[in-house]
Amino acid sequence: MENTQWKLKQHGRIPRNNTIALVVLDGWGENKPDQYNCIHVAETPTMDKLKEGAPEKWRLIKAHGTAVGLPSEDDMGNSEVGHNALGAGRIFAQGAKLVDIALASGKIYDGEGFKYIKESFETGTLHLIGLLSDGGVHSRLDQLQLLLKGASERGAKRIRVHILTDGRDVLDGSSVGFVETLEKDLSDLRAKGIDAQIASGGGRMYVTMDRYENDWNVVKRGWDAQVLGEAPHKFRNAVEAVKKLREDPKISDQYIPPFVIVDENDKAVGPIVDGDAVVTFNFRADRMVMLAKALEYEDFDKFDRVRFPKIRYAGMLEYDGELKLPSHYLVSPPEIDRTSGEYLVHNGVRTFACSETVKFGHVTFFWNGNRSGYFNQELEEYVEIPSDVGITFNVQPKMKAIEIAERAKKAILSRKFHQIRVNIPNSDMVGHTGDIEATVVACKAADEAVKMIIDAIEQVGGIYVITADHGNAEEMVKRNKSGEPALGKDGKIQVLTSHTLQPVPIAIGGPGLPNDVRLRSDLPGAGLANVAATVINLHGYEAPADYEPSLIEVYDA
Ligand SMILES: O=C(O)[C@H](O)COP(=O)(O)O
Ligand SMILES: [Mn+2]
Ligand SMILES: [Mn+2]
Repeated sequence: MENTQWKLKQHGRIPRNNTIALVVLDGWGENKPDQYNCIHVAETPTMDKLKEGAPEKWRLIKAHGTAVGLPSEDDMGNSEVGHNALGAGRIFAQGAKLVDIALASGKIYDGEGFKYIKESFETGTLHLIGLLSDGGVHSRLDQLQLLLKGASERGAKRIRVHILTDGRDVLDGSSVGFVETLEKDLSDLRAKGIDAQIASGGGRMYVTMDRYENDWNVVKRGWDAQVLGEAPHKFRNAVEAVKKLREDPKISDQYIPPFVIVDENDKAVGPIVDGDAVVTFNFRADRMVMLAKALEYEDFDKFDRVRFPKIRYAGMLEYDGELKLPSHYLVSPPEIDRTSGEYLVHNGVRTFACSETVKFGHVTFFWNGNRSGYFNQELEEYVEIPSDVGITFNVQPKMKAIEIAERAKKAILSRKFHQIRVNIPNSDMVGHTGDIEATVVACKAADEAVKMIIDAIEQVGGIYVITADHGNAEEMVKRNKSGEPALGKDGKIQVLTSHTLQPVPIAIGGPGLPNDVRLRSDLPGAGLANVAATVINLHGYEAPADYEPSLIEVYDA
């Protein structure tokens, strides 16, 4: 930005050059203590001790709904909006909301992206690929429904939907209902003379929606079904497919194997071919970037695409502002500018960021406003620890927490960096599996990682800031209105695999924290966006004037 005053004013009362560890516990919310709160059940002495510092050194902040730019207070937080807010220090209307607005006003159809794909409607098929649920984290069913209606009213004559079943942002087993709803909509379209069908499907974690290049096989499985029309399972309709494949007790919605829908001659009904249009209807970037690359890049060596159809492709949003990927999109993404990371490099603050693959982009890409790469490689180092591949994380609930903490410790002790920023993934990634016992182990491992980092900070006389991006492991059961566990049709509790609406803790401390610094007692509505100004202050600078207010104050002792 041309006129940005990058130089930050020095904070009058807090010195510069502190070593600050900034830890984001992924999916770690605050909730009442009971057996479904895995954080409570787990041994977490480090986090428990931090809480004892309340309210001067520990408080809760909002991590869901409008506090992080989501459409409503019913929207649970997620990593994208959470890390965006943490890094950018302001609240931006997020993808979910921007798409709602564009659909409601009809502006989505006047944009460059829609005009571009529309050119294929006369002779080609419109393919819609994305996550089929109302989770509101990556996509929303009602947005898909509006898009189907809007496209068909504007000339799409042949439509194929390639579904990815959820069970991660919504209850496991809910996929059947979503597919039934979509089938009904498509049959209504058929009654109007539009040739509309589901063409392929698969569970989001096994088909297509990998992230940060952890496992290209996931994308390949999707490619084979969506583009080539090939899959190990063939069905005549998608409701039957999902029901049948779920009969295997090992298969959950997230992991449904790839299937294609075939006609009476056993031929796939909707491979993607030259001249077609494709829209990936997820608004969230991380789990669409890999498919976007496969659909768009001429040069591509991640797997053998066999065929690379000449298509008109648009994303629901632009997924990566730096890579300009995809080149065409239906809705412009939030313009998250002037993030704290960018300010800090302009002021000579040296940063180290680290997580394992599945969360690496959270503390880099999302943190920096959905921007890949460094601001200034001289001053920043980003380290990715390879995640385990091909397993569900309840099998290895400790994940790479200790390795991440080791790297952070090394970075802290090296005294080369002012900010050491990490994401500890366990409570989130294992919480999503719905395995309560494994999630308890995960929370314990995360707590141990925090301890290692705090110990290192003690050694160098630094400061720590421990927080989280949204809830998950603190609530592992769906509840009825009176707060009791809700029972499913089978009389069993319904395990909650998704995030929650709960607030998250923030704790500050360490020998470098000046004695006269404490958390303010006002700002009851504060959320994740207030963390950036807090951290900038702890680095010894005033935060930019338009950042959400800092959570700390210096008082006269
Ligand atoms: O993508 C996922 O894994 C979930 O939909 C959301 O989890 P995250 O927001 O913590 O990444
Ligand atoms: Mn998260
Ligand atoms: Mn999550």
